[in-house]
Amino acid sequence: MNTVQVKNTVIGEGRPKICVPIVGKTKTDILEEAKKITTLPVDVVEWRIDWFDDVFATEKVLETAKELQEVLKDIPVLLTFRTSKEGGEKEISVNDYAALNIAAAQSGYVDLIDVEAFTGDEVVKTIINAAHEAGVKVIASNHDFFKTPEKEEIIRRLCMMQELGADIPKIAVMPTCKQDVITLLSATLEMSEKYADRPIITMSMAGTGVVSRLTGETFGSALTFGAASKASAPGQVGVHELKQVLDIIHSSL
Ligand SMILES: O=C1C[C@@](O)(C(=O)O)C[C@@H](O)[C@@H]1O
Repeated sequence: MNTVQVKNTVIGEGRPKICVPIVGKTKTDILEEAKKITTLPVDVVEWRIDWFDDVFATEKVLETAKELQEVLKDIPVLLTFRTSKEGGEKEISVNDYAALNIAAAQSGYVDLIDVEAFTGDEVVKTIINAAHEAGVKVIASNHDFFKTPEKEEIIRRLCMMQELGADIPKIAVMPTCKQDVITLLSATLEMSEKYADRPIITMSMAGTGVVSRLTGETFGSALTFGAASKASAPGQVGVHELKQVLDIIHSSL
């Protein structure tokens, strides 16, 4: 199994890495939040730029990314524009989405970018290639906020992301019943043991799915999202509690 290293964080070995989202709307809020995060046990910070008021002014995004990097220092930054069709805050045209992600990757201020896998194969490949040329890793993602697809379908999507060249395939799904959580965990285990040659990230959202955010080391998910002040998706638990549980599971294995 290949690992993915960003700064000093190695994703895909040992305890699942903790990623905390920043969902501030202004530069001041975002940097305040980042300062708080530096005091927490966090491995990666996700900047959800779809929350940022100035997200359509690329120079403002880059300027804020630069200051974010100055505050976070050794903590790697994942830049994510989550589009409204995948549960995010804003809509964006495919061309603007590609240009913004590529500009961020080439800026040197971020370590990872999130690329929504269903943006279109060609554009996804273009963004991934540009990011790789700039030395930036790519998490391909897919979200279903309403249901949990069949196990085979979850695996098919993760395999597709791997084939598109993503460094880390990711899927977040909503359970409509407890069995759906087992479906997600079972897909995670099968994908990580049989098909993946790189780390994957999976989660079942909301309260019923919380267990999936804790058991990544057992079933094969390499990173988990935890909340500092404001969660970016339903079911994220506080980072301190999250780390305790991840450490208990890690030391038992
Ligand atoms: O893709 C994900 C996962 C997520 O949706 C979650 O369920 O924790 C949270 C998002 O901020 C992130 O981009």
